Amino acid sequence: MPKVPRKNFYAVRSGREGPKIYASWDECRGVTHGFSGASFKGFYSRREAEQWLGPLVPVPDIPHDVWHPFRPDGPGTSRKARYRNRNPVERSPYARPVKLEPAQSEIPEAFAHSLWDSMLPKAETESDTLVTPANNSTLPVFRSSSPDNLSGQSEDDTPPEPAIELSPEQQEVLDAVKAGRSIFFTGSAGTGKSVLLRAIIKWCRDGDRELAVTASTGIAAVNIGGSTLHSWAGIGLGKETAERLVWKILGSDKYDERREQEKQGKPFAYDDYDPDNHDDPLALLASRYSKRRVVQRWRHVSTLIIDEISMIDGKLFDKLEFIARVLRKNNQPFGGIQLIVSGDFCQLPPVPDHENGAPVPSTFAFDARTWNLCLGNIMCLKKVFRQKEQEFVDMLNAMRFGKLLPETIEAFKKLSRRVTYTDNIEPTDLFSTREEVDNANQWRLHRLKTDVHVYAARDTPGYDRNYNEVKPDVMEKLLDRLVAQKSITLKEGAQVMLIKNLVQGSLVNGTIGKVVKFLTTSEAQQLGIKIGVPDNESSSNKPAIHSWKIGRHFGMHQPQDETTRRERELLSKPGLYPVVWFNQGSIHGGPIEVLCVPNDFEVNTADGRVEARREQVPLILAWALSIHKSQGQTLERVRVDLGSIFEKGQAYVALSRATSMDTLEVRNFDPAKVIAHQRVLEWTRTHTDLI
Ligand SMILES: Nc1ncnc2c1ncn2[C@@H]1O[C@H](COP(=O)(O)OP(=O)(O)OP(=O)(O)O)[C@@H](O)[C@H]1O
Repeated sequence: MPKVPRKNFYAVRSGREGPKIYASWDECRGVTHGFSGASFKGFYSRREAEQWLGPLVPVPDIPHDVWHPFRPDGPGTSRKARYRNRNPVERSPYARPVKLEPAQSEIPEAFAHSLWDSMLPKAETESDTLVTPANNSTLPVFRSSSPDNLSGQSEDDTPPEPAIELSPEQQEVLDAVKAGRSIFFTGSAGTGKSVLLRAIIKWCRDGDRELAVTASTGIAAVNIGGSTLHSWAGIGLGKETAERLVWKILGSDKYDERREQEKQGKPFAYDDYDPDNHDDPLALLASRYSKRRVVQRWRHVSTLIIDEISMIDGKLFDKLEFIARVLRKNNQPFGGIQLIVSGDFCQLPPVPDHENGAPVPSTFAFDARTWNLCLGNIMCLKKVFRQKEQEFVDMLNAMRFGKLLPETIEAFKKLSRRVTYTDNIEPTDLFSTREEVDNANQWRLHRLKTDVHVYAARDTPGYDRNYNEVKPDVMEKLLDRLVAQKSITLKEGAQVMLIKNLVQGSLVNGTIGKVVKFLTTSEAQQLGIKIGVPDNESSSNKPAIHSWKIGRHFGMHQPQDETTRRERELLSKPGLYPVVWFNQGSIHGGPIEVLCVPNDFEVNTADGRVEARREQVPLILAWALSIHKSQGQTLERVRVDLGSIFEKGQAYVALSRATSMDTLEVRNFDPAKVIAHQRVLEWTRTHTDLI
């Protein structure tokens, strides 16, 4: 008899917990059985379930100004009620027992002892107490039921990306991820690491993984729609010892108390801590002081993404590895979490720490004691997409490893000539300090004698991972990570850079253009000028807002009505917006004029929830840009003055933004500024396949 496929997803339109998708019939039954008016249906894939559920989720019809678009409820709702309305899976671990997989709950006694031992100072030298998994089959296996449609219309949180087919080597990495392997993938600048990472994130989210998306810095995190690693891990600055960090997460008062008992000769048993057992007075004590949500997310996550690993210190990597094992009660490397780590160690290094005012040399993540244990699989992307000329690719590669031959130095020096363009768009100057960037841009803006138009952002707080509304000062700090500015002054003739993919992927983030006039949306429509929409679903020339992720993460969807309401709202905005003329970078070729209306920019938690949102025109002044902000960008026309470079890897990051030697100007080329980090060179020598 043919086998009938099992339905894995149950969408509930009306049940005790509101509209929601469940992964088992038992859960679905639990919220619908005996519930008057219950409505539910089983599906073979999550996508089908979402489609069935999506349009019917009610959203209050409250004017935009008084309703936070990404808030799960309206204003005036009590915090308690908001908390109650949320997805119960995301409530405190104490609301519902946290189930550990058998392999995680059964921690051998020897491990409990070795764990406590390892928390004593001498443990610094006891790296071999770790247990390596016998094979990768013990790692979790994905439960995705979705097709691997990477080029289709995206419903996820990542910015709309023009359809890109993964290369065979990128696909190989994705396959390794699908097989549940922990991997570190690297490659020189422009080999498509970010493109691949977005494909991985999409794949994981289409499935049902507990995914955390993080990066070493705020800007890098924003680029992939995640949070910083520090913030996800709940470790603050992470300066304390690993043990201290664990106890901070679990409740420092308990830690102090336990230390006191230790001094009095009372034996310590790790398993004393059981946050699920409220009959245990110690558990109650711990739960009162512990960061419950931090514990919960460490225990629930199955896949952790860390981007721009080059800026993570090796000591921090070890601390996180330790925290993972302890909090998950799982002695596999990194507590059995599947790690997906990406970056290029030849780019920016970790920011050095300071002790008593003096810098403490930082270490690289590959120097971590547990690095090899956690990331045995290193994969390298070799095909460079950003630059097409092999000669340029070779020059950049030589620079990457600080191996400049006299002829390469000569070739770079030849790039000091001035490049002129007939379309009046100048190259972007890359500087190493923010001050240089601001001065250069303001000076150029000042020289324009046209009318001034100031655009102030509309900032809205979201919710932190504890479901508290983000406070204004915290919101400010979070939004500071965005490339979109709080206020931007524009004039006719200003050179600008697009900071969002617009108009169905025909204009990409990083495209440089010039402001040619200012119009209202209706004037632009009458003149047939395209309106810059980030949406991937609008086929007409109308602004629309891409799906609001908070809705999705609270089990709600952006209803059609809401999208049209936002469209209407934008179209009826009385203000004047900049019309920008773009020549380069238009994928469909040819110049294009676009009315740049405000777009949404978001700062997310690692699980994709919106913490803060900024509505701003998707432009920044682009006569000059900082090297730090240019990381990850592809720029058509670049001018770099290497005279102001101070950090190893900075020159490489700056020059590798360019797509072609023809459009790259290099001032003050000095081979002494092009040094690769000695430690990185030593490490790559032991990984010759990475060169
Ligand atoms: N498979 C692919 N096919 C075509 N183009 C691609 C592919 N992968 C990446 N690209 C293009 O190559 C360019 C560089 O990609 P990406 O920014 O992902 O590289 P990266 O390795 O992250 O670079 P960096 O280290 O400098 O941040 C982008 O313009 C991207 O669209």
